Amino acid sequence: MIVKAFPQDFVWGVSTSAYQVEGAWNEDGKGESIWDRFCHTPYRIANGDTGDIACDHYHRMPEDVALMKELGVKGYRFSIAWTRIFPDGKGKVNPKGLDFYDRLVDELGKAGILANATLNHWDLPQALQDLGGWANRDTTDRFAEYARVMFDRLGDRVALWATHNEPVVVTSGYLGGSMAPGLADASVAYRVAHHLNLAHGKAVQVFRQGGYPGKIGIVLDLQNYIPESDSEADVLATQRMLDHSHHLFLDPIFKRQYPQGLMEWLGTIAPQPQEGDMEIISTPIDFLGLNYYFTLKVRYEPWGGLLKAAARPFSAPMWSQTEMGWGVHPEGLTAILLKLRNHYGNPDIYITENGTAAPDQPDEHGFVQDRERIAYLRRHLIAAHDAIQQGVNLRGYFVWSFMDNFEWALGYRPRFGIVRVDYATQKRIPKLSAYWYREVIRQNAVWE
Ligand SMILES: OC[C@@H]1[C@@H](O)[C@H](O)[C@@H](O)c2nc(CNc3ccccc3)cn21
Repeated sequence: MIVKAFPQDFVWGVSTSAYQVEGAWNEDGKGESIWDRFCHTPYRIANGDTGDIACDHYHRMPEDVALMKELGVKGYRFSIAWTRIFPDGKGKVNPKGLDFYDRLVDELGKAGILANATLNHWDLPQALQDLGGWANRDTTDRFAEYARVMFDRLGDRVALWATHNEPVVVTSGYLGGSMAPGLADASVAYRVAHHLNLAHGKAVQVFRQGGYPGKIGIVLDLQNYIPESDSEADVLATQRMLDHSHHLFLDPIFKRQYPQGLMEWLGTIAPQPQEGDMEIISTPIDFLGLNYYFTLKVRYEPWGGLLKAAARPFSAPMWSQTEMGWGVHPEGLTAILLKLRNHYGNPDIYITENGTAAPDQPDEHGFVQDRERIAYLRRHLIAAHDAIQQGVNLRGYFVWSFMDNFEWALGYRPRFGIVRVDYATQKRIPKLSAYWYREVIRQNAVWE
């Protein structure tokens, strides 16, 4: 057996997001978010599921933190619901909303668990969407105001701040219609991307000017894309997919410019930075959050939408697809980590999401022997370890997810947790993977 030991201060964590776990969608003064609106719109979500109750984490947070402590977890990545703080997206702050996150970071501090807070995990206030949402440049200032309030209130106890989770998905919410706000308007999608970048930069500048402790970064959706063939058409299509999903955000932040090829491809709907925008966007950050799940094979496809590209899941030999229909390709994680080392200044990186939905057949006690999930996590940790051995500054790993939760347009069917949630009773039942992860944390190592 080969033991792969991680660096001494490596952060072993778990991840969730507000809309997917909190519930209490309209409690204690919380305002409506675009995901509340989207879920309350017929036919948008599988089975008519909503995040109205979710895992009831808003009321069960102390027990959930206690369970994290019992499992030996060292870090908790959560997101803050903007509409608990600014019910209308701006104006009056809601004290009860602030109080909840105050209690959360205090519970984490008592448990010796590092707080990793994301400001925007897709749940924009509906009141701001009614004014154009991320297509409206003013929203970047509303975001900076919200960030300042959170830094002031929690900044003394939050170790890691992320401005956005996967801004490309917000852009997709304006392209494909399957994510809130459920539009299909390419003419605004890339203005949205630019404003997300600008909002990120403005929040980082607020953080720097305020001299807060802790570190700030952004979490990006960096799946691995490889061409279906070495034909020029497939290679160029893959480049367009990478420009759209990686470089639309990586390049402004780390290189102060948009990917030229994508700008030319998009033409009049490409981002239109104003004077000074790129300097704001590229304000240096302390770390990059990487969400990695799968690899896709890309080919040129004339009918492949705006990018004329189509992608299909790729699985490494001996692996099948997951419950999400995603391929399993741990080597793709190593490839992404090395790309960041080689082309983006080898920043400090946290893997902020990695995990899998699995069949999860509970026994009569609700216990799940999720060996597929253990195999997936173990192989991706080995892939991450390989990258560290090659000089990547990987500082931590957060499993998606701590517990089963609301999986956006798919509702509650897919289960990603290392802890099972019995939604009928809200009981939490650690799966076999939770005990396996506890051992990994204890050993600070995985074994091949
Ligand atoms: O789908 C699992 C998780 C999801 O629950 C998280 O909220 C989100 O941050 C997340 N991102 C990915 C990877 N990117 C992705 C985005 C949209 C659709 C499919 C994959 C997976 N996940």
